Amino acid sequence: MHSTVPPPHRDKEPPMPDSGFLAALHPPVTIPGPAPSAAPVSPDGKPDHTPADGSALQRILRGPTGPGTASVALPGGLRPAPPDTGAPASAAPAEGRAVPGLYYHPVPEPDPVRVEEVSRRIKLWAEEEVQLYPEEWEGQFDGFSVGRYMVGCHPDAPTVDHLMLATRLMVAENAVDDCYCEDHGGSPVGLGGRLLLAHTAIDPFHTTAEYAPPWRESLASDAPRRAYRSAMDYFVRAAGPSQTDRYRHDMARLHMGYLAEAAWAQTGHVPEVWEYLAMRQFNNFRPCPTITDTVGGYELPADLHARPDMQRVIALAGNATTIVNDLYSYTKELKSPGRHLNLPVVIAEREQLSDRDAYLKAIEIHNELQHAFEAAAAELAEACPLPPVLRFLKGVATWVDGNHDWHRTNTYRYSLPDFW
Ligand SMILES: CC(C)=CCC/C(C)=C(\C)COP(=O)(O)OP(=O)(O)O
Ligand SMILES: [Mg+2]
Repeated sequence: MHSTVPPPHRDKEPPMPDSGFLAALHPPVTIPGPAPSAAPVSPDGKPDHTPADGSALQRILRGPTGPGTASVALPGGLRPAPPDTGAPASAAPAEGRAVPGLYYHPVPEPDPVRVEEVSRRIKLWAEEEVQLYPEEWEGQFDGFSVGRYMVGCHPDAPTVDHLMLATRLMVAENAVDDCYCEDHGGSPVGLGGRLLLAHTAIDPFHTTAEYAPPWRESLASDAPRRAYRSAMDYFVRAAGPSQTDRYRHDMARLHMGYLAEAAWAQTGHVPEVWEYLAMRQFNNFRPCPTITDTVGGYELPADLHARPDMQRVIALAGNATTIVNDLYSYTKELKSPGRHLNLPVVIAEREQLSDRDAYLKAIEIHNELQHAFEAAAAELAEACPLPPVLRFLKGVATWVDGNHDWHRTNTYRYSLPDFW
């Protein structure tokens, strides 16, 4: 039985905020756990990118930091909604070391009450509703910590039902990646056909009476399709038509990225660095931050989403978050069978750098993308200070920070190379 999430496009818009709208976006938070073994240094000896430094534009985006600013209120409507699971709780800080020299923003520990509830519900969904995995994969499902991930990325979700929209989609997206493309039986061979048929679970096939029934049956025929269909079914009920269309478009982008990666794997081609980065703009987390408004219970109208400056902000945010994955999953991917492309590997091969220097260059590329995202978001906020635009920008920035924190703290899945 589906839980009811009110359609976000019916929600009242938040009132117009003042010019300091992004104040308190990144209140001061100290990263717990062991300190880096050496002070972060950039490869070329330039000043390090610490969470505290930044340009005027970045300061607009980040808001004030320092003593007394943690409680700076967001203007009405931008304040995160209180959790529906009782009083906000605090959790012990999680372990995990940040990549030295990475430019990122620490986040507050995700609400543990919500994390527990989302984790409970997502496991029920995976096991009872979509039969996602055989028993022997349960440890990996738990180790993925998707509840912590989504609660950290969507602190403004009004209810746990809203959080579940993002959590189901995240699990389904990873099921397709694992089972069709990568670790759990995936292969580049024949990927296009599998992906296209799975895509019809999120973007329905409209056909004749004769051919509709076998298509409908096919949607239950493997775990990735069951997961896509069910997660999308919940999402469509909560989202407006343009939000649904936006998600389908982003997923088509993602599938195109998977196909380019697979084609290169099949032929053993190592792309140039810019070509790799272009592929990774599609094989990318983009579909996750772009549902921030649906998960937040409001809607960024289609014409504002389509603006070229908004598209640039979204692309840069997606690219920064995805290179974060390349950095944290580097050692995991080195251990995987065959050559798994990621940014440090491609730089080392194409630019004839040592593994360490290539990794350090990848950090610099990430940092430039993250700074460019923040600058573009701040410019857009100034050019178009409409409430849903401001809230959406804040939601995307929060997703970027939460994504970094999940990678940093997911020591079950990721470990850093020994370069420092
Ligand atoms: C959640 C989502 C939209 C995923 C799509 C693509 C994807 C799995 C990533 C961007 C993560 O990269 P990667 O496949 O390298 O993941 P791991 O390093 O195996 O965690
Ligand atoms: Mg990776």
